[in-house]
Amino acid sequence: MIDAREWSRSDTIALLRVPTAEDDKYSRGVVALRTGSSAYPGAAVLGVEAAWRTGAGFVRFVGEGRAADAVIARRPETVAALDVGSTRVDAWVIGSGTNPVHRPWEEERALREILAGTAPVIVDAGALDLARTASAPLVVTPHAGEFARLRAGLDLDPDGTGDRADDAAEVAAALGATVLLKGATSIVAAPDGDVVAVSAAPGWLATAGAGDVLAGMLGALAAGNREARPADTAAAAAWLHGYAAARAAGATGGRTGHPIVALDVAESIPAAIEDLLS
Ligand SMILES: NC(=O)C1=CN([C@@H]2O[C@H](COP(=O)(O)OP(=O)(O)OC[C@H]3O[C@@H](n4cnc5c(N)ncnc54)[C@H](O)[C@@H]3O)[C@@H](O)[C@H]2O)[C@@H](O)CC1
Ligand SMILES: Nc1ncnc2c1ncn2[C@@H]1O[C@H](COP(=O)(O)OP(=O)(O)O)[C@@H](O)[C@H]1O
Repeated sequence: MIDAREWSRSDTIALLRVPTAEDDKYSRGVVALRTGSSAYPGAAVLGVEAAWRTGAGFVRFVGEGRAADAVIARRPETVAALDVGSTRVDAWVIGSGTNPVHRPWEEERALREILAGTAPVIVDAGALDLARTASAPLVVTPHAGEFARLRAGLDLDPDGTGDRADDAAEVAAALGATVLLKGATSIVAAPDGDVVAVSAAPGWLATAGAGDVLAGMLGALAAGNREARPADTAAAAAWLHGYAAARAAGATGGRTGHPIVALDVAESIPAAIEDLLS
């Protein structure tokens, strides 16, 4: 049984970067999201909002129709187009708000190209089935239901051993990728066998769209920390996500707090970062 180390507030602070006079919008990290669909346009909005709020210097959105319109209506700072061409991308986020059963072939081709690239890719929800085809550095972000499907796709027992750290480490080794297994305590397993546990979140965070916010945050942290280990970036994103949720819910300092929605978490990220940096 793997003994997962608990990820801490100070571990998270080490991954937060204050922009300097030498920075520009590109050096702060360019995130591109290919997320959302006409069925789930909100997931695209949540991820884009979270990426900006986590401190990305530039956020691109790839897509059209309802999702792109919703993204631009909420965040006009975002550059939306049908592809990124040869422009710089430091990290990708794919899959949130998509359903693999209804994936058009053009979408599949575009996702496979991203997964064959060199920029790190955060693979969520409806793109998880493509993770095993990737050569790019990956962080996969399944919840428990998606994790069981991911295991089945790798010819592993979907139920695993019941020990989440062991099971996540097995998937990380099989994929050669970092696994962020979400839950009340999230587990981050690196392909080298290192495993940490992240438990900063209040139960109020168990709300639809919270995972879409996490994916956008992780994209921004990965884009801004290109030298960091993907597992450290993933754990820092999960910790900050939980802390931003606790702050949004008023569940800090021993208080019980109150219900929140996923967008509240994204909106609370800047103040959460300020707390950590002060
Ligand atoms: N506003 C939006 O546009 C939203 C879009 N979303 C998108 O909706 C799509 C479907 O996501 P779902 O997660 O609902 O559906 P899934 O189809 O991935 O799985 C849901 C099924 O998995 C089971 N399950 C087991 N453990 C679970 C766990 N820990 N968390 C969640 N389900 C668990 C559930 O009982 C349920 O039957 C994804 O693309 C997702 O990104 C959701 O994020 C919700 C918000
Ligand atoms: N009981 C809980 N306590 C704290 N955080 C939770 C709890 N249950 C789920 N979470 C967190 O909430 C988020 C839910 O993400 P996910 O299941 O992907 O939702 P969605 O697909 O609707 O965005 C994850 O970050 C997970 O770690």
